[in-house]
Amino acid sequence: MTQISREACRKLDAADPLAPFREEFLLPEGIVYLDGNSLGALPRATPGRVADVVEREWGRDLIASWNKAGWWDKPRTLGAKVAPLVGAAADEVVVGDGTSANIFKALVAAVRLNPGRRVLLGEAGNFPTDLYVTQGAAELTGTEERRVPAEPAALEEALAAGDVAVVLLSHVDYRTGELRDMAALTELAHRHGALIVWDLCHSAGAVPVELSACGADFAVGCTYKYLNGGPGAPAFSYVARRHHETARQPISGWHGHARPFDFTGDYEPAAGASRFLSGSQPLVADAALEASLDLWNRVDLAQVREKSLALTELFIGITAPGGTGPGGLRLVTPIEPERRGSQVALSHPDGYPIVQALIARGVVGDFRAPDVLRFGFTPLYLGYEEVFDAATALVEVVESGEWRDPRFAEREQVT
Ligand SMILES: Cc1ncc(COP(=O)(O)O)c(C=O)c1O
Ligand SMILES: Nc1c(O)cccc1C(=O)C[C@H](N)C(=O)O
Repeated sequence: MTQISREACRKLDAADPLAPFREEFLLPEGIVYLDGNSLGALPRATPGRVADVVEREWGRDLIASWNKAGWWDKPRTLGAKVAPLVGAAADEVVVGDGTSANIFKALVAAVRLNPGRRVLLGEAGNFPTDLYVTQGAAELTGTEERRVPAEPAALEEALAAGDVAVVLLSHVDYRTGELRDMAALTELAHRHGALIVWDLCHSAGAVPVELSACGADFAVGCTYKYLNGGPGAPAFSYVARRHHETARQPISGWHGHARPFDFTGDYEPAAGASRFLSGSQPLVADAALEASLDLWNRVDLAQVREKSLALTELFIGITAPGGTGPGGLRLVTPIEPERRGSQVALSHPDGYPIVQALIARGVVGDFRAPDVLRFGFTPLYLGYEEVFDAATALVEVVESGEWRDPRFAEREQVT
């Protein structure tokens, strides 16, 4: 991994085709924000859009907005805007509810589509909500939860038993930033008769995603990280078209009904991905998400990937060239670009105070127990020169020992 100079970074910024997007975000002065993999930055258009929904659509037009402002169809219109970002057709994605709830729906739907098989296979080390929701889904469906490392050999061994109904995997690992081969792992699951659910929380807006081309069955993702939808923004569900007539999710509410305004007594699922909806959605939060998706729909994802790899490479080249860095920093994220999401994870036994000392210098990353320093790279609002400066600051913090100041050891509830 080669190191480049600050001067070379400045030239890269000047030639960067994504640089104009920076102006479309509101970021405080004087910080380098490397936490967009946890909470994405605020698009400049969002406050105005939210104010319009509150003041005009709600305040003035009141209930007429369900039709006039397209509120009723918002899960589908937003789904159609997410679809091109994840390689899906417009009618295969709906936006609604949260990631955890949607994972639950997808898992139960998959179990029901694969009767006779009694194992929900997950990955050891996945984000805890995926693990907890899988446990809940297994309890409820009378199936069994099993976990293995997300490696092809371990997955294949577990799948070969022939009893796996569904596999749940994260496309990009939240802690290590490892990018998984969606096409190969989907094919592996299918070859063994299992369905697959992909968690796209750390890949939607971070890397190009090709759900349809890979043959995925279901996918779920949040929109508040790389997609800049805002804190707690609604999540999305992808339902492959071949499951549109048969998938049955467990939270059979009226927004997922075939004819909700018939107000009949029995549930009949809607056609298509709409059957994954349940109840009313947060329209104010939807407005914030729509503002960011309108921005994202103007973005070339190939350019995002190219710049993301260049930024992560630049950061690794300064902090842990060859896999190790100053003062015991070690690279956790795969060094091979094709196995890397848009994040760099480094480990250090004193990771927590190091991250705090770095934040005090204006470089915002985060820490994940037990020893991982995480840095997310968001090509729409980060430049090469500031990433160079952030990486240099990390090296200085580690080498100077300034993180040993006792105030950096004080733990916050949310980190
Ligand atoms: C892989 C993954 N899945 C799910 C979630 C979150 O689920 P929810 O949006 O329901 O809080 C996160 C992050 O919070 C995550 O990193
Ligand atoms: N969703 C979060 C929240 O509600 C509170 C605090 C953090 C989050 C996160 O998104 C964490 C994130 N998924 C992670 O990868 O660690």
